[in-house]
Amino acid sequence: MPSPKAKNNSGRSGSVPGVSSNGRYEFMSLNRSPPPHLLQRQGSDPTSARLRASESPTRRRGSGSSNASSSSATGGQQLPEEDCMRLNPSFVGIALSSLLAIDLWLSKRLGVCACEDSSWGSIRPLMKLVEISGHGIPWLAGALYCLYKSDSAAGQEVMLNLLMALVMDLVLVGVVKAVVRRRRPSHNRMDMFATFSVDRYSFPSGHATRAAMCARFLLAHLVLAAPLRVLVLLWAALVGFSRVLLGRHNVTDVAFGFGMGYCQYNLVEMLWVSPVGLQLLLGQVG
Ligand SMILES: CC(C)=CCC/C(C)=C/CC/C(C)=C/CC/C(C)=C/COP(=O)(O)O
Repeated sequence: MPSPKAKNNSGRSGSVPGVSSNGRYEFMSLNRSPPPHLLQRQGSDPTSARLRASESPTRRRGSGSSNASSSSATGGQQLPEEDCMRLNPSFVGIALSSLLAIDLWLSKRLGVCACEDSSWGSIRPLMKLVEISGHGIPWLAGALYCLYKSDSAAGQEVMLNLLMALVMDLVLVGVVKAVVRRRRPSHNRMDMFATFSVDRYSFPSGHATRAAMCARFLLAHLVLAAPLRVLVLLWAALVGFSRVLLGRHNVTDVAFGFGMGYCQYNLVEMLWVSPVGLQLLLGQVG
């Protein structure tokens, strides 16, 4: 049975019951360090370990501090406000780690073409063709070729801007990959052709940024019939999806890549180089 003194304290300072080594209930204040035998018991309990891990540093620090300051903090009107401030970061942390856990789980489940003996390993060669269709080299080579072959000023303008957009995409993706440094999924086989050193990182998917940006570019600057426009969108979606199926990326890498590529096209429009602008630029350089 708890002592009457402990019962009174529990009403005021948030005491919690624990079971002592002799099997009797004991109460300990949330603001005081628990006795060593209870500490040991908490350490072995996964739920309490998780709860302690999600505590804010201020609360953890507070739990070891002297009782006078702790009890004054809990005594007044400040407590609810303080608790809200301490709970919010933990809530964001828990939400983020849950999203990450779902991402890893879903990506692993969807990585059905990660190798030949995976459940959908037979379509891996097809997925690798889709991969090549979104690779930087064919796009850069294609844009250069069209620029060279184009005999109208308008065509040259479009191809020049596409070329600059592709280079900008490579640079931006490289910078984000180098900053974030998220490893590729463990089930990925690193057998991609022509990669930079930053391509050992997976966030964001360079194929997804390129697919989203190029799809917007093509839809805005090429006069295409409706079925072809749908095909462009389907191609972009397939490039992104194939990254997860091949085990190259997690779902969030591709989702962020699509968003980033979409925004990159806005940047391309803002920085659009016209023939007059180009002549001015070349005049300044020359
Ligand atoms: C062929 C021409 C005109 C120029 C070549 C210039 C050159 C060296 C370009 C490099 C292109 C390149 C290696 C792009 C990397 C593409 C890639 C593998 C990205 C990774 O994509 P992810 O989806 O796995 O992140």
